[in-house]
Amino acid sequence: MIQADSSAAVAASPIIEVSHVSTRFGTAVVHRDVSLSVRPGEIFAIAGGSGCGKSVLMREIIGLHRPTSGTVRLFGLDSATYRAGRAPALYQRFGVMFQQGALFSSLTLEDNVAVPLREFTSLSERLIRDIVAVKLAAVGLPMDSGPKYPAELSGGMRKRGALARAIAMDPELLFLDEPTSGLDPMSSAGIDELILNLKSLLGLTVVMVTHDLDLLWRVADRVAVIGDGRVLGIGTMAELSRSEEPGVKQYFHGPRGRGAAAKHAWNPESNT
Ligand SMILES: Nc1ncnc2c1ncn2[C@@H]1O[C@H](COP(=O)(O)OP(=O)(O)OP(=O)(O)O)[C@@H](O)[C@H]1O
Repeated sequence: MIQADSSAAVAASPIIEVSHVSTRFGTAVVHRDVSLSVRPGEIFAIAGGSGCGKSVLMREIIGLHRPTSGTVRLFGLDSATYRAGRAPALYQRFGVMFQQGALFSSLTLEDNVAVPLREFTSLSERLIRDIVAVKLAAVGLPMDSGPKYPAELSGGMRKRGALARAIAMDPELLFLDEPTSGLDPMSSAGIDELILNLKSLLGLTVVMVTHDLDLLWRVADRVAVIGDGRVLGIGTMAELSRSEEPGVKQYFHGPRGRGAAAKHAWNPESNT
């Protein structure tokens, strides 16, 4: 198994540290002793089969759910602190794009993007409008999409709108829950490119939850594969695709895994 957290590769101080986290819902065990860390500036993905606990782990990092045991630190702060609302400034340092219900259906796209600016700042309405326009442009949405309601936009445009809202406050860290789910391959490829552009333009650290293997190959710097409640492996896609860990092998060498690897020029017989 590839153990990035114990390797010398962890150079910069981590932005996120998950240490020995276990999570239970009643008698159902979701995580057993999960540890991982995310370094500033990387695109880190949490991958694994459906129901393995990817979204719950993201919710624990954000402070929306309390692990049964273990600790989570974000920007060096213990999650118990910000879960209790004792670190309000922390909420302005990260943005979140949730998988579902990302935009308020009763608000126009521009009002959706303006929500955090109106809630957390005392900027003038004129400045807020200007910032919203910049954020819509940054995610590749045309100006005339601003006055539209979510129902009038395509799935890909709604995802981009949700991303514009997540970066409205200029966060250092962006959480993306299944950023390409429900999108056709063309729109998904556009989102991949957008994530890479946002990372390089804004210097963001990105943590994403996904089981989209194409997305993982295209954008992830490192990936943690979760299965059976544990971290089965952490590493680059190329490293993981050579892993001998049975759960990781199953994930990467199934029909979808092989198809994605072939597209991204990974040769399973080669050792490189
Ligand atoms: N609030 C909750 N109460 C009880 N069980 C929960 C709760 N939230 C999540 N679970 C359970 O925890 C497990 C992990 O859920 P999670 O949403 O993290 O999976 P996932 O890996 O993100 O799956 P998917 O890829 O299908 O979205 C599931 O069995 C789910 O039913």
